[in-house]
Amino acid sequence: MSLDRFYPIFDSAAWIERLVPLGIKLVQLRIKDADDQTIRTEISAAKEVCARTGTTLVINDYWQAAIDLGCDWIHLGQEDLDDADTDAIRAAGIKLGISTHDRAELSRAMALKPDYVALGPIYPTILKQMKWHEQGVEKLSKWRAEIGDTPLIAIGGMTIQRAAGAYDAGADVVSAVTDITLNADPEAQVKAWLHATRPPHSATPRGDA
Ligand SMILES: Cc1ncc(COP(=O)(O)OP(=O)(O)O)c(N)n1
Ligand SMILES: Cc1nc(C(=O)O)sc1CCOP(=O)(O)O
Ligand SMILES: [Mg+2]
Repeated sequence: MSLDRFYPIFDSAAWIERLVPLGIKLVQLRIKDADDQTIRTEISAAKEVCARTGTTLVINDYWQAAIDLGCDWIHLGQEDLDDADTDAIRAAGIKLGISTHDRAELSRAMALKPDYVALGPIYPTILKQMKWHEQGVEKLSKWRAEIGDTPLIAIGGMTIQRAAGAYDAGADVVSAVTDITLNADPEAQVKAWLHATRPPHSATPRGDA
């Protein structure tokens, strides 16, 4: 399995409808504070867009709705794991990504054989209050050395300029929220991310048929 190197996170199906068709191939729906019916409506709408565009959709937190609605991927943090039925997630054939911030969390995550591990916040984030301030890219290299082939996601304060350093340190994928959603031109910013994170197409030399 290979994940796209660019992994934006949005808080509504409307954002997904707006930006995923630009070429995003891996996306997370991360909704906070909504009722169950709203969550399910949003997941269904996001799923429809992603089916159309061939994009891998990851559902944050709402594992039961994700199972019920036939989703392929779930992301859970450490607190989410306290309440989640990971056996039911696995029995439904759903892939699981897990957040980690320190070694104890990494051990707990790896025991669940995750389909990816996220480490953050690599840089300070303005999205949410966290007890961790800034982990630094060096910690990505430590995680890389410990998790074998498990895909590693860098998250927290990531920008296009910072992405190369995260990949160089061992991240497979870079995730971003506010660098896109708070940008004055989110469409242009997504295109810039796609350009920066996709391997260049093999160019046909001019004059060749
Ligand atoms: C790719 C990715 N990494 C980390 C998180 C954070 O998950 P969690 O710690 O459960 O916090 P919330 O996002 O639920 O506030 C994530 N969502 N995605
Ligand atoms: C949702 C989330 N989880 C993090 C973690 O470290 O687990 S950091 C983060 C916020 C990422 O947003 P931005 O790209 O705007 O900094
Ligand atoms: Mg969570």
